[in-house]
Amino acid sequence: MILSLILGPVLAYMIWSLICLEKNVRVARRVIGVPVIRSPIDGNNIPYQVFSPFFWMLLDLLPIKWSSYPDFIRFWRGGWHVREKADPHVRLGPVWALVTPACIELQFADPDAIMEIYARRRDFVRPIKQYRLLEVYGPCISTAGWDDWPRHRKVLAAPFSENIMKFVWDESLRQARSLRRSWFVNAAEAGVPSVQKDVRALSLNVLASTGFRKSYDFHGSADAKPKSDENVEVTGYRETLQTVLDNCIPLMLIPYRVLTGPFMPKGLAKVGRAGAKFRDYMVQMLEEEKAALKEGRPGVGGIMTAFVHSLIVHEKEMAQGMDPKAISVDGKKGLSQEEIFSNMFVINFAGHDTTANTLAFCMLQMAANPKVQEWLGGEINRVISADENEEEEWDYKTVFPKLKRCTAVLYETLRLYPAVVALPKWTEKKAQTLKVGGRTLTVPAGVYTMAACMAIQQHPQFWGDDAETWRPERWIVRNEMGEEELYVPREGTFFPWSDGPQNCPGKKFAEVEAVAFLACLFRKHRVEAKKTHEGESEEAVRNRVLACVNDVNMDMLVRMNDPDRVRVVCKEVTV
Ligand code: HEM
Repeated sequence: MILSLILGPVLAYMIWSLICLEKNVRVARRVIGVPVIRSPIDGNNIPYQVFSPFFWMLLDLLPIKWSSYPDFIRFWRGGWHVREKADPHVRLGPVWALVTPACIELQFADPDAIMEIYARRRDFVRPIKQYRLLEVYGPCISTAGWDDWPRHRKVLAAPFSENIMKFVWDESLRQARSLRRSWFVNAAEAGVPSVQKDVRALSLNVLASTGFRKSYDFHGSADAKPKSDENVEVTGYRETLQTVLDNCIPLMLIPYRVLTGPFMPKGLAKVGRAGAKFRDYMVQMLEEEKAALKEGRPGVGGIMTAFVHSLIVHEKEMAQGMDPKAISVDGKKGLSQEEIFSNMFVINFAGHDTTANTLAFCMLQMAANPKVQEWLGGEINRVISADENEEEEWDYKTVFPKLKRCTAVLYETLRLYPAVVALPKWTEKKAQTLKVGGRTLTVPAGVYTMAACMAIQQHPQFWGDDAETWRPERWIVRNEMGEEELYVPREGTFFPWSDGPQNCPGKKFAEVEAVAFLACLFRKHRVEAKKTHEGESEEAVRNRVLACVNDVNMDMLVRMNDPDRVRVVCKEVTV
């Protein structure tokens, strides 16, 4: 009796899911007219998200090659983009549909269609319900509807102008110099315990300093530090932010106020307290900045100043009796305190691990490719003269634009390992037509249109037969005067920072930071992977590093499963 009470609804749910799945398949085939891959369960289904890791763990134990599973298993598993890369498009063409019982997702690897989706921003809109998790502290830029989004974007993008790039450059060099010292001196024998942790520390310090004028010295995984105790409460701004970002998934799923409530396991309660503490810090920073501006003092600058200006506008709007829920189409321009806090979280979330993971991928690829290090070192030493030994002397305006090979290394890394595998938009309430190749597709309302970033960036049609190989030299071409220039790929074939108006405002920030980091590290130093045993051949070491850097998953962002299984050693060279 109890069994049938449980099994009955489960069976009914399964039959209902199958009916919905087949209904969606019919729409994809007959209305849109594209090839279909079925996935029996929608990836956003919560019970699926809880139980699926165990299921996949069991499946991984079987001695069966992943590529030999049928499509409906392969594409059912989250993170399939990083495993399949361009293959589904090579097999099925520039557009195909991943169909689940809950939705139809059109996957595009057609440059013109992708650019059209980005350009027609009112027809193909950001599916904000998928971004609601980011509302840890309230409404933010990522969850603002199209009409209201410019109000957030105006405030957020302004401080990322060219004016702060010198600051990003100088701070990145300062941090990179300490990282280099840590790797070269303290990790000389045993190797760097965690490249990933170190580049995360560097990226967080640059962000905290540039964005929020909170300056910290670099502390690497090889540097001596006080014994940490899991039970010790985090208190400083940096540690609090680090705890918040390290635990952003529980914080996104469970409000921090609930996490700090009674009966919570110790670990989660600590995360909740960090969430609350980070809000206190934001209140304090905002109050201090407000006071400074009111007293006619200059304020700290950076994004805090922009936020305070927007808060002052908001307070005036409220004093005029404006509806706090009104959106910018009704004339509202300021940001409320909650919106500011939420956007501060988003900037930290969007700007930290994206950059840090990219640098980690970069480092391991460099360790596997000593010739690229020489090639890079050649450029750095040509651009920076032999007597400019102090990084403080490296002028952003004259040096940064000349470091084309450093930029090439960054672009090539983002080509193979973009932080976000596919950028979602959807038709929401209205059907749209869209040209793909020689055809015009009718895309019904409520259908997702994914710009398949990872697929098109590794598609042999656009990147050649070695599309899956990390080869930064592909980004360098020569102009008529024989000078090196950056290759400009066809529009819609390279967009790790997304494209169109809702692209990443931190693009230049990330470029300046990465180039400064590479220039500082590879001017007089080289990295190599530490051998696991005396007789390990160079080829075996290289294969081990490549296996590590290509063992990737999609856990909010693209990242390596276990980057610390390779230890890197940093050596000085004579140039
Ligand atoms: C290599 C580094 C980075 C990569 C690959 C990257 C990538 C992206 C992508 C793909 C988006 C669009 C997301 C979407 O539409 O779903 C985005 C948005 C965003 N990024 Fe970045 N990002 C990087 C660094 C940064 C940095 C350093 C900052 C700030 C300091 C930043 C701030 C933002 C913000 C605020 C948004 C939301 C923009 C909006 O909704 O209008 N990003 N980023």
